[in-house]
Amino acid sequence: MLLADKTVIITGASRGIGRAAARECARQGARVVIGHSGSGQGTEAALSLIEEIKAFGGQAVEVGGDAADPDTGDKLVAGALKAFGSVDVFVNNAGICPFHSFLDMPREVYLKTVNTNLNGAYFAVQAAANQMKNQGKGGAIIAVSSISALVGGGMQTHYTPTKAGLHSLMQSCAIALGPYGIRCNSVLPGTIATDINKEDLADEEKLAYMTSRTPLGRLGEPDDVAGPIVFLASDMARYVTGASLLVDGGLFVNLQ
Ligand SMILES: NC(=O)C1=CN([C@@H]2O[C@H](COP(=O)(O)OP(=O)(O)OC[C@H]3O[C@@H](n4cnc5c(N)ncnc54)[C@H](OP(=O)(O)O)[C@@H]3O)[C@@H](O)[C@H]2O)C=CC1
Ligand SMILES: C[C@H](O)[C@@H]1OC(=O)[C@H](O)[C@@H]1O
Repeated sequence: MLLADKTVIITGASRGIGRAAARECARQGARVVIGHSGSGQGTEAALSLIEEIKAFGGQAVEVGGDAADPDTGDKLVAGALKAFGSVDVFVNNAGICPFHSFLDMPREVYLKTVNTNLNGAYFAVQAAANQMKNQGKGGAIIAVSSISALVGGGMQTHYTPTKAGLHSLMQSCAIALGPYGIRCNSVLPGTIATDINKEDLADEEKLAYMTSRTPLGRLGEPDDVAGPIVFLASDMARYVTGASLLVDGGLFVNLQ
């Protein structure tokens, strides 16, 4: 098992990519902390994932908290220590993408997106990194960034900078934390069918367009991203830091 004896915190693990990653980490032997927003639905979804994980003999707990709150990272670390006694891997995955045009972007939508996707993430990564440093045996931090760190989106002008920011944060943290044996990498998913884009992809033309642009001929599924996250979390990636891994079915390179 690739993650035996590691404690993994994953934010936004109640649904979508985070949920698939949490399940796969647990299958690979990790003790998992399932982060979620703390809403009624988020808590319910997290509890159902704990049941799934326990059913195959895995270990998991849930911790609710707004990803935009700079204190949520400390709360997640405290939850991991209370339940499992260590933090070995931190996966920053929670995020939102409320599609909106640029010229009339409401300030509150912009600020909520940046605070949820990037500002809170900064402090959560800092909290996890300090714990790993104090433990003295290194660790792995993975940001779920996006293909959108590298390319734009006309309805995502508030969102793409947060993904570029996470990508950049992992590069700089790789330098800052390398001396402690803490590796920092990002995954850049393409278009993965989840709740975040359910409404956007309900438009059949858009769905067909995004599918046709993907060389592998289909949109991604959350499980497609789980494997790359497990790899980067594991000792198989022990000399990989400051890297970013596109997980997009070839979407990025498909110019013509
Ligand atoms: N789907 C895609 O095509 C792509 C997604 N990504 C990124 O992947 C990540 C996960 O997205 P995806 O799985 O698609 O989305 P989902 O909408 O399926 O899941 C989002 C997750 O984030 C949590 N979350 C949302 N807001 C908050 C908040 N304020 N505080 C704490 N948790 C929160 C949700 O928790 P709760 O259930 O409690 O609401 C949920 O677990 C995001 O960062 C997204 O930007 C990147 C590239 C492509
Ligand atoms: C939400 C979008 O469909 C999704 O998120 C991203 O980061 C990419 O832009 C995807 O298309």
